Amino acid sequence: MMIHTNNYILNIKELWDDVPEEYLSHKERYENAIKKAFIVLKVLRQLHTGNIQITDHRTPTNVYSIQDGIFRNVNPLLIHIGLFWSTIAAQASTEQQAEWLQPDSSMIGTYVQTELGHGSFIRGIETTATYDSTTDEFILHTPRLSAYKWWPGGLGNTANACLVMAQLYINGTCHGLHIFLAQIRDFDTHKPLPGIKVGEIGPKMGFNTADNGFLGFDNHRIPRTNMLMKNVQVLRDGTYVKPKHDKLTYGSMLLTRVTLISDLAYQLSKAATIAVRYSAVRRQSPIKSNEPERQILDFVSQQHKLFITIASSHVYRVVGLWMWNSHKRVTADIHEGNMGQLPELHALACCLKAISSRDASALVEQCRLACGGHGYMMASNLPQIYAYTTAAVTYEGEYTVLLLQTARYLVKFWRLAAEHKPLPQNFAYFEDYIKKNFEQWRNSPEGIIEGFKAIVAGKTKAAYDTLQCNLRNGREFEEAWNMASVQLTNASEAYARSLLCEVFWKETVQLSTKVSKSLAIVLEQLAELYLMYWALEKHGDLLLYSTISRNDIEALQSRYEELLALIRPNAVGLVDAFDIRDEVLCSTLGAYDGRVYERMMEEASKSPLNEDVVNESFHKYIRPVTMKNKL
Ligand SMILES: CCCCCCCCCC/C=C\CCC/C=C/C(=O)SCCNC(=O)CCNC(=O)[C@H](O)C(C)(C)COP(=O)(O)OP(=O)(O)OC[C@H]1O[C@@H](n2cnc3c(N)ncnc32)[C@H](O)[C@@H]1OP(=O)(O)O
Ligand SMILES: Cc1cc2nc3c(=O)[nH]c(=O)nc-3n(C[C@H](O)[C@H](O)[C@H](O)COP(=O)(O)OP(=O)(O)OC[C@H]3O[C@@H](n4cnc5c(N)ncnc54)[C@H](O)[C@@H]3O)c2cc1C
Repeated sequence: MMIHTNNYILNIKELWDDVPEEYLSHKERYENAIKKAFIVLKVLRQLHTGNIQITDHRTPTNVYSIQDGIFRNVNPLLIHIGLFWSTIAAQASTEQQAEWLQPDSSMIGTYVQTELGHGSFIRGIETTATYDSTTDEFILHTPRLSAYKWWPGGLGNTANACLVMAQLYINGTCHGLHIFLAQIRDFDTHKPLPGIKVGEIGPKMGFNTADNGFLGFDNHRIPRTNMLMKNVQVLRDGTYVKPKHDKLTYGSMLLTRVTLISDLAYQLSKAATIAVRYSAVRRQSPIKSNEPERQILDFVSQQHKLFITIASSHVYRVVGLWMWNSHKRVTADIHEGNMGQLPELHALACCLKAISSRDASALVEQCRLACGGHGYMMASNLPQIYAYTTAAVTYEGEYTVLLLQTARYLVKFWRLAAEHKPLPQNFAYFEDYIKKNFEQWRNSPEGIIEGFKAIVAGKTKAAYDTLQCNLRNGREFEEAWNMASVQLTNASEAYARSLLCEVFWKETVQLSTKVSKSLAIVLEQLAELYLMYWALEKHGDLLLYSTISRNDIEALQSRYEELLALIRPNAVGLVDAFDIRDEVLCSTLGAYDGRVYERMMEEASKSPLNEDVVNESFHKYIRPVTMKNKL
């Protein structure tokens, strides 16, 4: 059968709710979501096997983005599709993949790493996998309460299998963290297998359809061949064959951090679409007292809140793709046995994941606030987008912890620079900074990029000097590092911002040569706006570390305000160009037709509190108090 994926999925009635999901109980929400998740999975399987074929492009992306509308929250199979399959594909041997990656597999899986006691510091994970050479099995065990797995999406009720991160023990020697495939529920009855204690962790700020779960093992046995063995092996006699790089086991986190950047770009484009369209419909107060009320989008302060969101969505789209391509390149190298580029990719993924999630959640919240009171309605969909986005600051590597990973990388290069050793080209500016080869400030995108590099150098130097000072004062390295950690994270954040500015500007300039002149102008305005916005936000740092002057900052401010005015006529067009369907946006404020007030009233009429003219609570609780003395 030939289908157009959008139309096909939009026409599956069971996927679309009559009652908004906010009115459902925790349990009903999950049951509703799981019903839809399996309809979507069936479509994905049919696409995979070729039973249905598509007439439109970008199918997985289409299905992925339509999901936002279908679930309004999260697909409970997100981790099954996004992490379970991809980890097997990346880390299982060819034979294991042939056995486990069947499109009609009975396995519904999840990725089980975090424990009650340990999330960030994964070396502290306490679940053990002990090899028993007499039976050729691993024994999975949860030694104490803090070792219970806690958080994995889909673990609570949906999954019947999982990839478990556990400490591998062979003959009493611990070989560190490894990944094991474990069945946890019977495929037919779905009852937990003997030795498995599994359940759901309860309501959260968002992600409430994802049945995040807990899991404990009581000496649960799995075959030896269930350890993921592409990069590392345990042989029948218990011989341990080391991986080529001991962090290959962490590969799924690296990949998810990379894909998240693009996902966050998409969340930003949804928030921007809602807030900009609403701001074009909403009128509030005249600008001059004798004029009619103006669209709130005409207030320059409103443009300041919203246009940076549009620009940031483009930034993360561009940088997400750039990182995706880097990941592909580095993975191909690793395949050939060359691990040389892995540390750089890890350092970039850490700081970009941290900053993209932090920016995205701050900007989504800014969009919500920019919609005034109506942005606080669930029907605006902005609270849900915020709850979804802010979770990304924590999961898949907590913000500060990831920035500190990138700081390790920066400090290594600063040390080389300080010792006058050769540096790679992309860190040559460290040497310039040490030699005080400062460029004369230029009020241009290129000048701002240079200025941001000076901030990275200056902040890395400050952190490094503090670290050295702590060491000289007799602190051990880890303690000295901890004492310098505020400055280290600042350096890392600055590094991420300089990368974002440089990659976005360069890619935009390149893209501009391939599109129409009028489009190129708008794209460059957006890119310039992004750079100016952050130069102004960070003008204190620029004053500290670059050659910028007060006059330059005033000139930047004027240019920034000019850009807001230039972008204003295209603002609605720019968000329309994100091309997000109403069914996906799920927002009374952001629909394409601009019927904001009508839609708000239609949505309010769905409230169960409006079902009866007089709610029975009146008779039960209100009347006995208010009418008591009047009878
Ligand atoms: C159609 C489908 C489309 C799908 C689209 C998908 C969109 C995505 C949407 C997803 C939405 C929701 C998903 C939610 C799912 C959430 C899942 C999770 O949260 S899973 C759990 C994640 N947990 C973490 O991220 C834990 C964070 N902690 C760590 O990563 C580590 O502990 C770390 C890095 C902080 C430190 O590790 P460790 O202590 O073991 O390291 P050491 O100190 O010993 O050594 C550090 C050394 O190793 C290098 N290193 C660390 N990690 C890596 C890596 N991954 N790769 C390469 N190198 C690594 C590090 O640089 C150090 O090197 P050195 O030279 O010594 O400096
Ligand atoms: C919605 C959601 C979905 C999730 N899904 C999954 C999943 O599918 N599978 C899974 O395995 N896990 C999952 N997780 C767990 C997630 O990966 C962890 O919560 C995350 O890695 C952070 O770890 P933590 O909770 O232990 O925080 P902690 O590490 O305890 O952090 C608490 C605070 O301590 C600080 N801190 C910790 N260590 C350091 C340090 N070394 N230096 C400085 N500061 C530090 C942090 O900055 C933070 O401020 C999910 C979490 C959420 C919220």
